[in-house]
Amino acid sequence: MQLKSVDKAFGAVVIAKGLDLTVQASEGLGIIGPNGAGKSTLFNLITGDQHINGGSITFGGREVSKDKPFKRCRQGIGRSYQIPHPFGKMTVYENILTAAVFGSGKGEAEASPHVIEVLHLTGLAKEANKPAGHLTLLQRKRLELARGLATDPKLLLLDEIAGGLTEHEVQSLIGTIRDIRKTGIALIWIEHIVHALLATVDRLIVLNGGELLADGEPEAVMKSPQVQKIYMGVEPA
Ligand SMILES: Nc1ncnc2c1ncn2[C@@H]1O[C@H](COP(=O)(O)OP(=O)(O)OP(=O)(O)O)[C@@H](O)[C@H]1O
Repeated sequence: MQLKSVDKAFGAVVIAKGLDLTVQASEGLGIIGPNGAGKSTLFNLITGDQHINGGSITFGGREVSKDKPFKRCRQGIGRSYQIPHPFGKMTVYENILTAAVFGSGKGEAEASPHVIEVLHLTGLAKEANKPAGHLTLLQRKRLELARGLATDPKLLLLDEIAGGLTEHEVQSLIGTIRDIRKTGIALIWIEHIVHALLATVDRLIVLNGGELLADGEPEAVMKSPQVQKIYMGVEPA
């Protein structure tokens, strides 16, 4: 996936200014940045939920900038949302099946083996027949992961999926996300819980004011004085 010279602004609020970003197949990329930096909007631009003002987005070597969200999804861009909205009265299985059918265009019978795989990969097998509205927060986060995976993505975008969890639950989710990475899916994960990213991704970027403030090996990025100052409010000694 490649963003080339991407521009996006809402009036005076600059989300991206000539932004270049490439994510390789199977790569794990973390994104941090202050509240309102435009991280979720960046996901919306990649998925087509919102449009870029300039530049281009390519995926699998093909420009997708003008493609509708369902088309990008079927090409292999899957996502989770910051605020999960599962179908509360439908079971976990039915929620995942719905995403699988939408994402692949397959019929229910054909999609169901993949749904079973996803249930196991996301640790939801025992909850398969529970209504989604009865899940714990961690299980809802797992369902959000599962709905993204059900669309059979080559690239999965996770938007603050660990937010609101206890430390013990975050560790459990990290284990699952590491397992997902082992399947070869590329990952972009926006997260304020930095240690979860450090345990999971190969590369970290810091987005601020529409530009990349830092881009590199996660530990090194977190130690850079510029990042400590702008992101964590720490003045250099
Ligand atoms: N549709 C929209 N119209 C106008 N302004 C918007 C729209 N969507 C987002 N914004 C503004 O763009 C800025 C970036 O929002 P965004 O949600 O992408 O930030 P974020 O980095 O994901 O923040 P957080 O870390 O708090 O989730 C914010 O100032 C927000 O109010």
